[in-house]
Amino acid sequence: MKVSLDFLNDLVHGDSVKKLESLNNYRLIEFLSNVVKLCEPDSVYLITGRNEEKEYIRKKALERGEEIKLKTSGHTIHFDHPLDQARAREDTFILTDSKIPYVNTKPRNEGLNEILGLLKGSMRGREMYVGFYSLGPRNSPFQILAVQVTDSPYVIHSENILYRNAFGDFNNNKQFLRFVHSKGELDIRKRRIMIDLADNTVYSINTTYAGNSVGLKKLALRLTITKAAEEGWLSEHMAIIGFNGDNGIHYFTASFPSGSGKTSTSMIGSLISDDLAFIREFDGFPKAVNPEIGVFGIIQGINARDDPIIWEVLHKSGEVIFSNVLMTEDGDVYWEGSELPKPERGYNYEGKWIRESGKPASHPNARFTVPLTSFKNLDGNWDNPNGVVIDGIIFGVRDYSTLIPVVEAFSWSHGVATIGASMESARTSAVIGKSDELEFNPMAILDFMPISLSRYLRNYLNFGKRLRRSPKIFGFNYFLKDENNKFMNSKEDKRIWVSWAVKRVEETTDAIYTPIGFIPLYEDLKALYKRVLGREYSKEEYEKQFKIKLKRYLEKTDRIIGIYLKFDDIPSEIISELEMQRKRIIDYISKYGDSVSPFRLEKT
Ligand SMILES: Nc1nc2c(ncn2[C@@H]2O[C@H](COP(=O)(O)OP(=O)(O)OP(=O)(O)O)[C@@H](O)[C@H]2O)c(=O)[nH]1
Ligand SMILES: O=C([O-])CC(=O)C(=O)O
Ligand SMILES: [Mn+2]
Repeated sequence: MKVSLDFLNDLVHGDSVKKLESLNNYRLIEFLSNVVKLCEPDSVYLITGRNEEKEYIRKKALERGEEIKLKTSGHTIHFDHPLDQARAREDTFILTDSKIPYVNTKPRNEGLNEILGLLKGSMRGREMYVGFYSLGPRNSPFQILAVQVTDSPYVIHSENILYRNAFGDFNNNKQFLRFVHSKGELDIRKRRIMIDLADNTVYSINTTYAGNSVGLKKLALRLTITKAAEEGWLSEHMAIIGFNGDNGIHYFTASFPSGSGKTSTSMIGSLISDDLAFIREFDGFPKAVNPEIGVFGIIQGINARDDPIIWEVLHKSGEVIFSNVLMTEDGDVYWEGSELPKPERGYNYEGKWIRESGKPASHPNARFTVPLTSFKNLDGNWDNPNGVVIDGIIFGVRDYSTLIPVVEAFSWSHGVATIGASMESARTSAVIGKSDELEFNPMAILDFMPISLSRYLRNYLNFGKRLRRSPKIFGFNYFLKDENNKFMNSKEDKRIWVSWAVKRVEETTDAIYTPIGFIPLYEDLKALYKRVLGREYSKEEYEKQFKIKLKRYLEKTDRIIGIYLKFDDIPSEIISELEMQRKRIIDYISKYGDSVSPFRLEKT
């Protein structure tokens, strides 16, 4: 099929149209032709992978005022609209004609009409940027191609940092995911993000916050979850991290809800990914790659003592886009929780800021965008086209009251059902709305779920069955508080839970059997605290942290069973694992009461 490129000749400068033509991809030309017709840009700029193109985008971001240069070389700052500081759950819709519990949907035709209406002519008087990327390493069985169209140089600049440029890979009519974004008029009431699964296309308008606008991040996740469920692999909201054990390095994936531990956990190991993972089975082994090559991380609370690696990245020269922090008069930045003296005045996403106002200097969801290669803990396999073998999977939550710091599942299906699919976590500033409410968030991925949880979980269970040895599943909780509302653990303690999980993977230590899974022995943690953190760990600390609140666990299990019974086709294994857990907890309650000290329970 031959599609004419004439529509581009008047809009594009240089030889890019020729390059596009040489790809021989009529799908691509058709898509671009449709978008140009719809959005009516004044000119089109294609990013085919040359350095001068990346430079051009950086320059445009400054010229258009979407970024401001800071004093450190390579650093810029971007501000999002005051009402556009996080993911807009309520304005985001999966276009489908069937209603799916817990998923925000809209009938397809209605949604398309609305979004195409909003996008019509949205780029008049503006330049349209087109980026061609690869999710996952190039020359890899994991690779998924994606095209981003946007009129925001900040958005395409972010994507140039976060994703692998792959223009040349789009040859011969290859398929690709499509993302169409326009800033529109930044009329927040008309902010819409519409996910059209049928056409592998996501549209987004009247927003610039990266979680709503950078297509390849959380918008692509909706498309890849669908694709993964169809094809029998896993597309997850997970970090990928290497941890050293006595027998070498072990790779784990780690799923925590937004703002609850992925990036911070990736900094205590060898970094491959801090947010997303594609996991596929090869010869019975689960292997993972990072779809991204950069980090869009939370900045609040980053300080030199707790986060030395990120601190270094944010202070050396090199490409960094800060968003929604405070810009100071001398072209520097300041954020809350940095442990540096607060400036007198500055400029932030709301305009002029003065310390006297008592208002926070930066937004709690302020972020930094940087390439992975800036991190000194980057793992040697970060771009390995074959991925790394996964030995463990962590599902962590922000639970202030109930869940113990670490537990190991009895099996794949036990872990999938009672840990991953049972996650409940306090909401954070990464989502617009009220923070700190406990919400159901299976696999930390509910916000991105495009399909029924039944289908998603069936795929998970089946995936495990194809493995020779399934990864061990662990449940983490960094956020347990005591009766005085104080955290029971320091940020450093995550090193201990990780070290214990590595020992379990290496099968060099015993554990205690409980109705909710295996938990650490006091002696093992005591030794790890000594070795890893050089401090004593008292029996009292252990008993407080690992006391199992049986009654609360029972209530939680009942809540989760109640949720899954609402789905008509939920895999029976999910319900039976939860029912068995419920029975075990009830037995223990009749024996021990509402809670039980780990010292009363037995070694396996
Ligand atoms: N109390 C406590 N807070 C922690 C701990 N680890 C991380 N945090 C806090 O958790 C928040 C951010 O966690 P991140 O690791 O950046 O979250 P993330 O999962 O990468 O989030 P997204 O980028 O939104 O997907 C910050 O406010 C940290 O200070 C911990 O062990 N204890
Ligand atoms: O998507 C975003 O806005 C940032 C992020 O990683 C998350 O919220 O999970
Ligand atoms: Mn995330």
